[in-house]
Amino acid sequence: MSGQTLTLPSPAKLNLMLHILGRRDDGYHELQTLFQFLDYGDELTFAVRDDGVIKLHTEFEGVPHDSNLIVKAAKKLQEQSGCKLGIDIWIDKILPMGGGIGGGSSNAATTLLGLNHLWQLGWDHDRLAALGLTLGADVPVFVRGHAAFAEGVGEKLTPEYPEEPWYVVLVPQVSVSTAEIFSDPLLTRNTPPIKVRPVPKGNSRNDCLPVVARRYPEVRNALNLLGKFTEAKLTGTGSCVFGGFPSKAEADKVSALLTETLTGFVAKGSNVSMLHRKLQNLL
Ligand SMILES: C[C@](O)(CO)[C@H](O)COP(=O)(O)OP(=O)(O)OC[C@H]1O[C@@H](n2ccc(N)nc2=O)[C@H](O)[C@@H]1O
Ligand SMILES: Nc1ncnc2c1ncn2[C@@H]1O[C@H](COP(=O)(O)OP(=O)(O)OP(=O)(O)O)[C@@H](O)[C@H]1O
Repeated sequence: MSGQTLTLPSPAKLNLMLHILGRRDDGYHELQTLFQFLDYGDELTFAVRDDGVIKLHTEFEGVPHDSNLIVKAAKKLQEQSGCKLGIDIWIDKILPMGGGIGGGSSNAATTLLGLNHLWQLGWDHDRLAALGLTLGADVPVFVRGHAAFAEGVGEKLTPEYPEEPWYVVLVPQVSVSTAEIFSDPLLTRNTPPIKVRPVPKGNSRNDCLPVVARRYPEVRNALNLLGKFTEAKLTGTGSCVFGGFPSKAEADKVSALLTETLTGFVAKGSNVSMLHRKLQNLL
């Protein structure tokens, strides 16, 4: 088995809406959010080693090896499964960090699913998602791989089927700290829960937006510029801003205009993660 390799995608996510219902005793916030994937993301390559060593070969600026969510995910899975094998990992990183598009959580989920396959552990998605939740609130949705309405801190997932438009995603050159936004005294924390599914139209608000826009002029600017063409929204706690278009041609046209001064990309929304589409083809 040593030397066996596998390359897998690690897609981004968007929060199509995000409501904050309240704060729990442990400081975490109760949310309702709608997750959808993008056909756009990083790519991880894994090669099995027989000596038990876990090694990420790609360096991340500002993230020490053992703090990387890829390494943390691999170590937890190895510990909890008792697997004696190790892994070499490389990543082609294109997702911005701290952008609210879930890059770190997605990388962790791709690692869990990739190693489950290569190490032949036979864990089901429930077990992998439970382990994933200990790494971050957004990991379970990436493990399950279907667009979903999420409740709790993001772990209670119900599959959803939103439209799959083409998105223009703008990437303001600032990294937003999720903890900082959730601790802002001005954050709205009392939105009443939505009780019907699918999420009724008119509920596309992100409760984090006013606080993020107030603190980060770069995000405000991106919202204003994209807002000239379509409803411009914030994903997660930002910094990324997105808007949907019915065709790739329209998204490309707007992106070409805006990316003269801002960084951004165009990607298709997808209710089935490209990671799961690839894994399906392997089986
Ligand atoms: C905002 C979202 O991106 C929506 O998808 C996620 O809920 C954030 O998930 P994440 O980046 O994985 O966040 P974590 O690493 O779990 O949490 C970072 C910090 O944000 C705060 N936090 C996060 C999630 C949550 N539901 N309530 C919180 O109060 C906590 O202070 C926490 O210490
Ligand atoms: N593999 C990884 N990829 C990206 N960030 C990582 C990784 N491992 C650890 N991190 C740390 O996690 C932080 C958040 O990264 P991430 O890209 O997931 O942010 P995000 O897109 O804002 O996430 P979310 O949408 O879940 O809030 C980074 O600033 C970095 O310090």
